[in-house]
Amino acid sequence: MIYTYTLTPSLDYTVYLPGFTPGKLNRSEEVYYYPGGKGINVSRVLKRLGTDSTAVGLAGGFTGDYLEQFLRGEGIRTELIRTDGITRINVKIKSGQETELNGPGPDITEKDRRQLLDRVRRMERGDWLVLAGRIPDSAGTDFAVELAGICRDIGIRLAVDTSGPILKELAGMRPELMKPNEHELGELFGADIKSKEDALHYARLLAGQGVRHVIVSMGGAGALYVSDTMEAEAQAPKVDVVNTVGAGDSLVSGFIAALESGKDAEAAFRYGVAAGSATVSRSDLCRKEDVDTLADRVTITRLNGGENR
Ligand SMILES: Nc1ncnc2c1ncn2[C@@H]1O[C@H](COP(=O)(O)OP(=O)(O)OP(=O)(O)O)[C@@H](O)[C@H]1O
Ligand SMILES: O=P(O)(O)OC[C@@]1(O)O[C@H](CO)[C@@H](O)[C@@H]1O
Repeated sequence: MIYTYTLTPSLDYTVYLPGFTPGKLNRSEEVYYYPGGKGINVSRVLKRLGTDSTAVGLAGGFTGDYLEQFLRGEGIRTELIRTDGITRINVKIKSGQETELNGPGPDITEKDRRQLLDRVRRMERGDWLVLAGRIPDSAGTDFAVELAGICRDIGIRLAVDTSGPILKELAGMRPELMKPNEHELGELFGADIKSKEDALHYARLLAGQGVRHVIVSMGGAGALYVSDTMEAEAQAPKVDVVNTVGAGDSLVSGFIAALESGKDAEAAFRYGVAAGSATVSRSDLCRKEDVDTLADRVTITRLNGGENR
C-alpha cells in the first residue's frame, strides 16, 4: 500500500489573468479550486496513473470538507484527521509569471501527532509512505525524525519531498527516495547550486548518505537521478507551460507508480519526468494518456559514460 502524508494540505485557488498589477484591482475570468498540498497531489496523480493510495493528513473547516469530498469523488481513500482551524487556501496567480501565496499549515496538537505516528506503526514492511510538503513548526522538530525512525524499524519505504532544515536530518535516516529541486538541494547542503554539475555533486553526496533513489528536479531542464547503481540525466520534453504547480509531485508519483508496476529505476525515472512535464501543460494535474505519450519524448543519458558508480 502507498500512503501519502500531507501535514499541510491546501485548497489551491488558481487564477489566470492576462496581467497582474499589485496594489490594483485585478479581475479574472478563469479560476480553479483544486485540492492541494504535495502529498494530496501525489495521491491524485497516482490515481490517474492507475495506482491506489491512501491520503493521510489533516483537514478542517469548509475547505477541509471540500478537500475530502473532492478526493473521495476521485476515488481516493482518505484518512484525514479533523483540525479546529480551516485548511489553508493557497493562491496561485498565473499572469505570464507565476506568483504563489501559501498560507501557514495547521496547528498540530499532541493528539494529532500521536495519531499520525500511530498510523505509521500500523503500516507494513514494503509499504510506501510519501512525506510531502511543509512540516509545520507545531509538529515539533522531532516529529519527522520519529516518523522516519518508525519507517526504518518496520521496513516502510519512506519517500521525502519536503523542504527546510529537517531535510538534512531525514537524509541521514536512509529514506528510499528523496526528490529535492535544485533550490532545496542547495538548502540541504548550505550551497549555491549554479550548474548541473553542482547538482550532480550534491546528489551524489545525498546518495552517499544512504538515500536509495535521489532525484533532483530542475524544472524545464529536466532532472538528475543518482543511486548506488545508476546515474542519469533526463531532458524534459518541451511542452506549453500552463501551470507548474504540482510538477514535482507528479514526478514523484510517476516514479513510484512505475516502480510499483515492476519497471526498473531508469524506466521509472523516465515515467516520473514525463508525469512532471505532462502536469506543466495543464491547469490541473497530468492525465495518464499524456504521460504515456510524453514518456517516449524524455531523453535519458547515463552519466559516467553509462558506467555504474
Ligand atoms: N517548463 C517545463 N517544461 C517541461 N517540463 C517541466 C517544466 N517545469 C517542470 N517540468 C517537469 O516537472 C518536473 C518537476 O519540476 P520542478 O523541478 O519544477 O519541481 P518542483 O520544484 O518540485 O515543483 P512543485 O514544488 O511545484 O511541485 C521536472 O523534472 C520536469 O520533468
Ligand atoms: O507550502 P508547501 O507545503 O511547501 O507547498 C504547498 C503547495 O504549494 O505545494 C503544492 C504543489 O507542489 C501545491 O498544491 C500547494 O499549494
